[in-house]
Amino acid sequence: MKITVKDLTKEIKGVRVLDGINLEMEDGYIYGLQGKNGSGKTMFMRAVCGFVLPTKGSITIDGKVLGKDMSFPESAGMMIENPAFLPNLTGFDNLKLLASVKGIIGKDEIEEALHCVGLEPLDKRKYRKYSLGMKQRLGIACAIMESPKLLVLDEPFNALDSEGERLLREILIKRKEAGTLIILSCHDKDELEALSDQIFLVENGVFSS
Ligand SMILES: Nc1ncnc2c1ncn2[C@@H]1O[C@H](COP(=O)(O)OP(=O)(O)OP(=O)(O)O)[C@@H](O)[C@H]1O
Repeated sequence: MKITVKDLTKEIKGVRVLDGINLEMEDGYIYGLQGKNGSGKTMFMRAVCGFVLPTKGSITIDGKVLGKDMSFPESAGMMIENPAFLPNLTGFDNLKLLASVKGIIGKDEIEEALHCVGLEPLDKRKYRKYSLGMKQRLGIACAIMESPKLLVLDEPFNALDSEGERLLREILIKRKEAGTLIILSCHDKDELEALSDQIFLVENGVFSS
């Protein structure tokens, strides 16, 4: 997988939130986004996932232009802001419901994803009873369960305890080694630098290496 971003610019109500971004990303690498609150990290991730269209410029994934040749990346898992799960379903049932949209995985892959983040597939508790960290773990499981070629994770370390952090590091390294292209943000600079192959510094919507 190759992602080429050319002159990516996004304006919202006359304000430039992404400003002329040019970069390339390839499979098997972790790209870290580092920048202050409001610098444009989440907006960039939303653009790569096809949730917002560029005002100017383009995002090309494997030769196809996002928003023209396809609406969304073909194989992507993401966790951007709060994932919307149904409060009255268990974690497993939430993932089962979401997996039924594409129909490319079954029970085994869902259980495997839950194990990876340290959640028990047979846990009968409803999502509304989940702690913040458990919710975060479920969001990560949801992003990885279909083994996407592109993984976009916005602050995935938030709310995790040290065991959760350890499991997440393990997941990221394993997926990267399996050839996944990973885009990550994390407010812990040391964590981000340790995990990333390349860091993009984000300031007022401008990216620099
Ligand atoms: N729906 C929206 N309407 C108007 N402005 C928005 C909208 N969403 C984001 N913005 C603006 O875009 C800019 C970039 O926001 P973004 O969420 O990408 O920042 P961020 O780097 O992810 O910050 P954080 O570290 O707080 O998550 C901010 O100035 C924000 O106010």
